[in-house]
Amino acid sequence: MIQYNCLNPIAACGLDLFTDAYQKTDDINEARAVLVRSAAMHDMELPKSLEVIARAGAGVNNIPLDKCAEKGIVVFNTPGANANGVKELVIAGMLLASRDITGGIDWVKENAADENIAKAAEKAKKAFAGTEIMGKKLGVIGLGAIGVRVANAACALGMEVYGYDPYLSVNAAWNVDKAVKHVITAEDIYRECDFITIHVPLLDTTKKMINKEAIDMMKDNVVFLNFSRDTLVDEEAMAAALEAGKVKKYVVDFPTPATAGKEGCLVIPHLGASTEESEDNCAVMAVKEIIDYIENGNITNSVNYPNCNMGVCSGAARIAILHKNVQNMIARCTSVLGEAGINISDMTNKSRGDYAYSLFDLDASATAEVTEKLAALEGVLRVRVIK
Ligand SMILES: NC(=O)C1=CN([C@@H]2O[C@H](COP(=O)(O)OP(=O)(O)OC[C@H]3O[C@@H](n4cnc5c(N)ncnc54)[C@H](O)[C@@H]3O)[C@@H](O)[C@H]2O)C=CC1
Ligand SMILES: O=C(O)C(=O)COP(=O)(O)O
Repeated sequence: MIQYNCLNPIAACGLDLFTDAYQKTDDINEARAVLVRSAAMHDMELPKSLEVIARAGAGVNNIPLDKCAEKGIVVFNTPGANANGVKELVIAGMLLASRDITGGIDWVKENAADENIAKAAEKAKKAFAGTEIMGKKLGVIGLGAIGVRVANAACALGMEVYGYDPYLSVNAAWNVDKAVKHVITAEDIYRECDFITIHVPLLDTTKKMINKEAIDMMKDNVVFLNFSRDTLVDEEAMAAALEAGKVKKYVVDFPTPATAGKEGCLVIPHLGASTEESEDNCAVMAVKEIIDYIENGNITNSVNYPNCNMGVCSGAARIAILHKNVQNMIARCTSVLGEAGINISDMTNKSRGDYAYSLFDLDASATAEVTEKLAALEGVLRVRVIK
């Protein structure tokens, strides 16, 4: 039985893809695979049995990627699988920041017992009036799966959209609406836009990128939307800007003591990806990634190891070797196989940063003695017998 553990609830339509060869366990210490959403994994002990972690979602800042790579644990995410869910909430966020919809709804609740509520509403409504988003300038920082969708939807709503992404992928360039103005510095966004939305991963290089200096460059009365991660924004600087009336609204999907209940903050309890569709898409993609990795050794959408695909093994045997990206690794591995008299019928080697991955299809099964020799080679982090 291949045991898997879920650190967060994962949609059933994904888990249903596991065959009878797989079994859910509540004990991570016996799991070969882990499925996770936002559970914090940095301080967790990772058992020796663990070979693969799939993040049913996009952000992987809750997972210790390097520690996993070092232990020969491949980490996957599910690119784009929840992007539409987030896009729709960002559009809602812009509307909520432009018109006092929640204030108006609260007023109706407070006055529910009033028999003359219809008449009273016509008098009260001027307190909740707002502005429209059509014709306003929206700046999108980060044109990945979510940013491109937000930019395109905003164009369709009649906004003038500016996009900034120094690492824009070819795929995003193909997909983004041609009406989006391509800007080459974030400053152009800060200086020009009425609404700014950020869709970048949380990395050491992006942490607190929205600081006092950035906010000072923004137009007065700007609306800032953050559906990516709380710590991308210096919350102290944002609070000061809200108090000074520089920022009109800060719409954020991550409650913290600094923003929850604060005047000018519209705080949502991390609901961006909490739709049936996004949860299903993420679960299905995550489970398929795990199955292909466990059963075939193929890697698709990893965030700490290179992608690698040799299809289904049609030969006698397949082994996977996770190793450091250093010279002479392949030669040392192939000489162990050669000395054991095992012919290699096919092989692939891929690298990513400090780590590399090799798949070998063999004409005969590797014995325990051979796999132990491979595992003992300096720089080898894990050896898996796939078939
Ligand atoms: N609120 C929620 O429930 C959700 C939040 N997220 C957050 O949104 C983030 C983005 O998600 P996706 O669009 O799916 O990821 P993605 O990987 O498709 O896009 C990220 C984009 O940011 C760009 N980028 C990286 N550094 C940048 C920088 N310094 N300046 C400008 N652009 C930069 C990349 O080139 C890439 O195009 C995730 O990392 C996650 O933190 C994602 C899904 C749900
Ligand atoms: O995919 C992401 O990065 C998200 O932030 C979604 O998180 P969740 O799966 O809703 O805990």
